[in-house]
Amino acid sequence: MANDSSFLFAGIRFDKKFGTDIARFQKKDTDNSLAKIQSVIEDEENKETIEAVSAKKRKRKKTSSEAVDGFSVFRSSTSKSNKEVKVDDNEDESIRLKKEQNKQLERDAIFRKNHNIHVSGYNVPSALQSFDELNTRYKCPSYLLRNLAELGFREPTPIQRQAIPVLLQDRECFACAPTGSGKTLAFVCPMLMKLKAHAKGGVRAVIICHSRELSGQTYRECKKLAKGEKFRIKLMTKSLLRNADFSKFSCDVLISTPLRLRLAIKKKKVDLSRVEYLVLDESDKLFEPGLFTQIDSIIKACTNPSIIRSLFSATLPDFVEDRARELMHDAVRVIVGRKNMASETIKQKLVFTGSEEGKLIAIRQSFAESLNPPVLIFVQSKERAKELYGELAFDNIRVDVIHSDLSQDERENAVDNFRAGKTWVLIATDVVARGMDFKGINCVINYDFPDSASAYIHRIGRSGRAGRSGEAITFYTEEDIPFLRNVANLMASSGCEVPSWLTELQKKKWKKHRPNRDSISTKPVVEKENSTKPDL
Ligand SMILES: Nc1ncnc2c1ncn2[C@@H]1O[C@H](COP(=O)(O)OP(=O)(O)OP(=O)(O)O)[C@@H](O)[C@H]1O
Repeated sequence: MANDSSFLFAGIRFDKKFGTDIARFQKKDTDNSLAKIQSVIEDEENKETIEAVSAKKRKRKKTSSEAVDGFSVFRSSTSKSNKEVKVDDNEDESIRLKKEQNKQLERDAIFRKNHNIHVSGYNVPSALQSFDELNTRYKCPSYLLRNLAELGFREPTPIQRQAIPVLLQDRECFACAPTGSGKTLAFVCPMLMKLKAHAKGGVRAVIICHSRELSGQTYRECKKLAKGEKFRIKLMTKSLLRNADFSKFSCDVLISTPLRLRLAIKKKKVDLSRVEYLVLDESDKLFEPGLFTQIDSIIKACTNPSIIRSLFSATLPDFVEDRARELMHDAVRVIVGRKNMASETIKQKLVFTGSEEGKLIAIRQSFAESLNPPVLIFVQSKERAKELYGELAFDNIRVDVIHSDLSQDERENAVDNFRAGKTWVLIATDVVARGMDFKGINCVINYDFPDSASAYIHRIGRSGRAGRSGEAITFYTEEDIPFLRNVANLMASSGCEVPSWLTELQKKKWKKHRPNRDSISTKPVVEKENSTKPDL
């Protein structure tokens, strides 16, 4: 197999200008120029606080200089009573404190700017300079620091730098950061720190993930981070749901899909009234109409008035922000980079294949010329996943398929074999488009054009994770052309070069674009019904 994964051939190829690989997690130099400080401060909502402090400071400065000019008040302490000295000392101290506070705000703003972190909310805690600060600022237990080191996490990622202190200071939080930028640790680490140690008494923390695969992955990540401390971390499996006695159920962290937890609330009367932390991962997916009723009943069941809720995703549409504002109290909004942006470490290409048949020819040709696994291929429905699998399974490449028609075991095996490198090419529906952390995917192929901007961002975000580089190729046919401009815009905003004709195309509202495509199969085609909502 060739090492080069830039294997897609005919069509248009738009490479991103890389320079050095985007070191998303790396610290940049600090520029202390006054102009930069000013512009940074203006970026922040802390501006109001800063202005208020500065105004007071100016007022005080004026007063003090007048006093000094007129009476040398601060210099001639001997001529004053003790009380006067005390008042002066207090005022001095308060000015010094304000000055220090102001300087800290400036330092915070510069640091955030250097890490592309944008915050809104009052008194937002300073971002973490390093994982050591977890200990110096928040007395992080040694097991957790040890686990971070063992996992090879040397520096916090931008979302971790900001979201961790926010949650540790008991503030609710809604956060948007690029795919693969370490959001899981950003909510698991403060949760474990706040829970401190195992304690009896119901469910203490809940993490909701939209799919079983993601729940399983998050469960394993939690276990890794909690290693060495006797937390009870549970995954809501089918068997737990069926067999557990929820009247006596107690665990520190419960990880579940919305449906299973809702069933546990309704049928098994699981008690969530003592939940102290609730995380909604992939929150925009959870707030979509299909899942919202379930999420709503979970939120309502978590009745603890001092609960800390947080929402995380790589895409944060306005309707989710609105929901978050309705739901949360005194929340901090954290955005890394820009909202709804594809990861900058992914080289993105568009390839015109003419027809459905053209896609199959193109993919076969490219695999014959060079295949650099692991490669993940997305199609728009489980029927098409089966069809493509039926075609590629006999092409002498190690290919597998994952979709919702498979049993839980089959789905797990498909994921495990792909992770272990036994499968080179995994054909998938959007069931694994979000959240799944397949390390080192070299290339994502959108065999079928994604149906929305968020689908595009999450699908291609399976590569280019944790600062690594990756590649994404999107096939398009005539039917997809009305939505090309949307992809072009996403590509441009994440740093890829896009020819001007693409950005001049008309923009069309891009949602639920799943046209009735010709069968992938080279075998005789049976006419299919027009369907806009295929099963995944
Ligand atoms: N501080 C860190 N340093 C290095 N690697 C890290 C760090 N934090 C997390 N990672 C690794 O980065 C990868 C991506 O993390 P994670 O799955 O949490 O991303 P994410 O932001 O949730 O992505 P998505 O939006 O796709 O769900 C994982 O393999 C994780 O182990």
